[in-house]
Parts: sequence; C-alpha cells; structure tokens
Amino acid sequence: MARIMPPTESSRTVTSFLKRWRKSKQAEKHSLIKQAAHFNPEANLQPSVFIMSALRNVSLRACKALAASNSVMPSSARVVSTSPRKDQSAVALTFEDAVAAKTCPFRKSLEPPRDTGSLTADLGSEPAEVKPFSQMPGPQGLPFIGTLLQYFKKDGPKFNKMFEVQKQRSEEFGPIYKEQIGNFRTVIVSSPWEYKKLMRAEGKYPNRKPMDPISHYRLARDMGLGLVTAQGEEWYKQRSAVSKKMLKLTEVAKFAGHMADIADDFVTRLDSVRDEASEVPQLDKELFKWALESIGTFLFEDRLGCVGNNPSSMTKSFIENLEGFFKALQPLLYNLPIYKLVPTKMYKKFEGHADKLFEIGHHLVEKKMSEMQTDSESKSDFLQYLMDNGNMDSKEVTSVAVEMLTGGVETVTNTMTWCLYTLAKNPRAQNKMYQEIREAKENAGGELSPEQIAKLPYVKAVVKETLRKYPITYATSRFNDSDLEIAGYQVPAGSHVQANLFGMYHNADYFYQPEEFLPERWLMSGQQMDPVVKSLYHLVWGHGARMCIGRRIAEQEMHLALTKIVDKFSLSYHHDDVEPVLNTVMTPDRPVRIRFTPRDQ
Ligand code: HEM
Repeated sequence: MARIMPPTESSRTVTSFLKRWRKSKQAEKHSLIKQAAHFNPEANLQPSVFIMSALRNVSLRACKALAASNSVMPSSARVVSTSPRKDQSAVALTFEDAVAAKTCPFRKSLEPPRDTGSLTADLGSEPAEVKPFSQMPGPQGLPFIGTLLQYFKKDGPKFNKMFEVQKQRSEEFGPIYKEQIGNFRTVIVSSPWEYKKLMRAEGKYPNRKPMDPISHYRLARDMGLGLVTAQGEEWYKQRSAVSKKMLKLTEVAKFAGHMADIADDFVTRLDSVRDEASEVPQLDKELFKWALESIGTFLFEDRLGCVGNNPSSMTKSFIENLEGFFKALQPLLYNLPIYKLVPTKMYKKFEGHADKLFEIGHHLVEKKMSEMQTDSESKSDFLQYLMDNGNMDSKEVTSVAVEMLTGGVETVTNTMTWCLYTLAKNPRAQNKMYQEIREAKENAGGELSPEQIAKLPYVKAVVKETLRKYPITYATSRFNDSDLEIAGYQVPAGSHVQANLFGMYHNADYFYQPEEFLPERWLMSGQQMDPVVKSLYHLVWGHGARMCIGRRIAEQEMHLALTKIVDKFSLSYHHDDVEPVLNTVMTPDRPVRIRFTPRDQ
C-alpha cells in the first residue's frame, strides 16, 4: 500500500521549489529539475503522481525523463503537468493526496496508468540535446513515393483507417515520428504537451494540410476558394468577417430557438418513420436532413423543408451528392495528385458530385441573396453582414455560405450518429443523461428552453466523450512557420505536423480505460484531470485562429437534438458492433440501426 505524503509537506516542498525555479537562470534549472526528482527520497512513495503547476513544458519534459530514469523514483511514478495557476496551494499533490482531498465519484480516473512509458521515458531530453530531423524515427519507404505502396498491399495499412495506422505507428515509434506517403511528408505527434509547442508557435496565417482536390476543383470552376482552402491574406480577410457571426456564443444563441423547433420536428419525424422493430431505416439520411435544415436556418433564417415527409428532390440530391463528395475525396487526398495533370476516374467521380453539390448550394444562396434585395421581409443576418462588411465581394460571400452548407452537414451528421450509437450501447450513461434532463425539467416546471438545455453538463460531456472515442476529424495539423523543437527533435520550418488525435484519445496514459464510454471524465475538475489532457477535447475542432468556425453552431445543434431525442426515446442497439472508417470524416462502416423506444410507451 502506498504511503501518503502529508499534503502540507508536499505543498511546502513544491512551493519553495517553485520560488527557486522562477528566480533561477536557465543553466541552473537543470540541477533544480534533478532536485525535483528527489522531492520525496523515500522509495516507498509508490505509486505517486506529482502535479506540478507553473513549470513550463520544457522543464517538465526533462523532469519526467529524470523521474523515469531516477533510481529513487519508481518507474511507474507519473509527473503531470498543469498550466500555471494563481492558486499555488494546489501545486503539488501526490496521487493519494488528490484522491483524499476529493470526494470524486470517478476516483478511478485518478489512478496512475499501469505503464507510463510513453509519457516519461520517451519524452526526450532538454533542447540542448535536440536531435536532427534526419534521426526522427518512422516507417521506411522508397525514394519519391515513401510508404505509398504499403497502403496497396492486402495486409498493409489502409487509408480509410489512417487513424489506426497512426495509433499503431506511434506505439512503435514513440511520441513523434515521420512518414512520407507519396510526395507528402508528415510529422506525427502523439503527446499533447509536445503538440502544444506547435500550437504556441502559430503565426497570423495558420496553414494546415490543403484539401488539394477541392482547391483544384474550385479554381477550375472559377469559384472563390472559401475558408477551408484559402490561404494567407485571402483567408484572413474572410475569416475575420465570418468569425464575428459564427464564433460568438451570443450570435449563435440567437438561432437556438429555431434550431430547437427543428429538433422537435426531427423527434416527431423519427417517431413517425420507425419500423416494426422501432428502428429508423436510413437513420443517416434522416440525420443529414436535420443537419441541413439546422445550418439552413442559420444561413437563410428560413426553413428548407428537409425535416418533413416531403423533402424536395433538391434536398435529396444535395444529401446524396454530399455523401458521395466526401467518399470520393478521401482517396484523392492520399494518392499522388495525378488528377492535376489528367482528370483520373477517381477525380471525375469527385467532380461529378461536386458539380451537383455546388450547383444546389449556389442556387440556394443566390436565391436568398436576390430575395433579400427585392423582398423587405426576407432577411439573413449572416449573409447581410457579410455583404455589408465591404471586405468580401458577392462571389466570396456565396463561396463561404456554400461552404457552410457542405462543411456543416457531413461533420454534424456523423458526430450525431456516433452519439446516438454510443448512447444506445451504454445504457448507464444514457440513463444518467436522461436523469439530468428529467431533473432539469422538474426544476423548470415543464419543457426546457434552449438556454436551459445549453446548461446541461452531462449532455455536453456525452458529446465530448463521443468525439473522444470517434474524433470525426482525426487529423488536426499545421505547417510550422519556424524551426521548432518537438519531443526532442528538430522540426524544420515548413514541415507538415499533425496531432495524432485518435492515438492520444485512445491512450491509457491520458484517459483511464480509453475504450470505455465514460462522459464523467469530462466533468472532473482541473485538479482531478490534468488540464492539458482535459483541453485535448478542443483539438477535435482544431486550434488557434483557424479552428473550426462552425463549432458553436455544431455544439448547439447537437445539444438541443440529443436532449430532445433522449427525453423522448430510450435508445438501444441490437446488432454487430459498428466500426469507424474514414470517408474524409470518420463515419460508421455500415448503416447504424438504433432502436428508438418511446419512453411513454
Ligand atoms: C462535429 C462537428 C464538426 C467538427 C468536429 C469540425 C471540425 C473541424 C476541424 C478540425 C477543422 C480544422 C480546424 C483547424 O485547422 O484548426 C474545421 C474547420 C472548418 N469547419 Fe468544422 N467541424 C464541425 C462542424 C462544422 C460546422 C457545423 C461548420 C459550418 C457551419 C463547419 C465549418 C468549418 C469551416 C468553414 C472550417 C474551415 C475554417 C478555416 O480554415 O478558417 N464545421 N472543422
């Protein structure tokens, strides 16, 4: 049984350490780190967790490495970083202190991992010992095409399982590795602390892996590039205008009422299309229509009529082509870009879907814009704002609006599918969510308003936990503007650096029982869960100035619809497990058949 270090003692030790640390020069820090590793020279302090706030990443990394190599500290000891805090009383806790101090219903999540190898031993050394880029590990490939051929072998890695490939490779090569697939090389980082270095170094015009087939298509059709593919000044101009309307909670909340109405209609629709097994045939199509209607209400302040019994043929065509578009895009993103020279079969398929999709998107946006000019009743705050902004011409406004229709439907639809699937598979979590909704309704004395729904913590945690298990956009990345040290290696400016989001989300070092669906983990405080690990949730939306522009809208839509669905139905699942595959975003590998049993039955 581990010995408990008195909290006062540990706090005193660390407080005095931190004082010395702040005053010390860089050269002295190394010896201080050594002392840090000897905080408690009694070998029987095992297992223990040092939570050291106010230490910067570099020193922390070295401290972890020292802790791992030090004979006094047990190899299972874990050093957990926290961001600097004002409250220094919380700076140092052993694992036992933390548990004793908290009556956390989820205590197990505080248990130190069984094997902390990748967090400690693999964390590299101080910047003085930075290794050159050439020594960075990674799978060996051929000149010019790298590992591309491996992906065509029967038992080789698969593009549509890239998230698993990265997870496995990081287990083999450690917290950083590089891989060249075709003519494109990526550095993959699997430690949140190390990826933070890249985030901190982000410049004014962040740049991620380009969606080349989309830019190629848009340029060929003389369309504006849109936010997703534009770069530099062009991107910045559009982004600054759009952010004001889309990232402000107050702006997005203005549409919560309309979105709640759509969610109500959606619940009615689900109820009416249930088959004899109480399952909803083509649930994905139903969710697509709900997501399109929801984003439509933000763009057009009008109903598109998708969530009813008679959606227009245009809506159906939009949805079919949207699915086809993302499916066809996936292989184009990884293969050699031959389509830039000759339109390949694969590209033509993509182009066909894109033509139909953009034609409908343009039609909807242009129709609205012309209505707004002729009919004083017809309004759209969002489109009007962009047109009045003066920074964007009408081609750019249309382009950005169409992008919201395309980008905002596939992503939300698939996240909702995963949410419903995980809830159906986890009655405990579903029941907890239902209890939360019921209690809130009792307190409210009736139906919940959108504002009340926005405050339900467990509902939010369910979405977070779903995105952790199924990070639909598994590949957050940036080109770094300047040379950087990451995980002990020199990463030259201009490299494409990607966060191994799926690998981190499924790493037992960071998330207790990562394969379990435990929304509670997101309700823990900063003392109970390492804030850096906690902040990993945000990465599924990207980061910094270029993070997902639709995040607020997506979260709002999902919280509203999920609450209403779980309030109305008990969800269950009675088939083989669904597996994730990439169709640009992470989708289920087969139609998801969920049983929706009305709770009042
Ligand atoms: C669950 C839903 C969604 C997820 C997980 C998601 C995730 C992401 C991610 C990871 C990025 C890249 C960010 C970066 O590079 O830092 C992104 C960008 C983007 N997303 Fe989303 N997204 C979602 C929903 C939406 C919605 C609803 C919309 C539109 C209403 C939208 C529009 C966009 C746009 C336009 C960009 C490009 C932003 C830019 O480059 O400035 N997304 N999204």
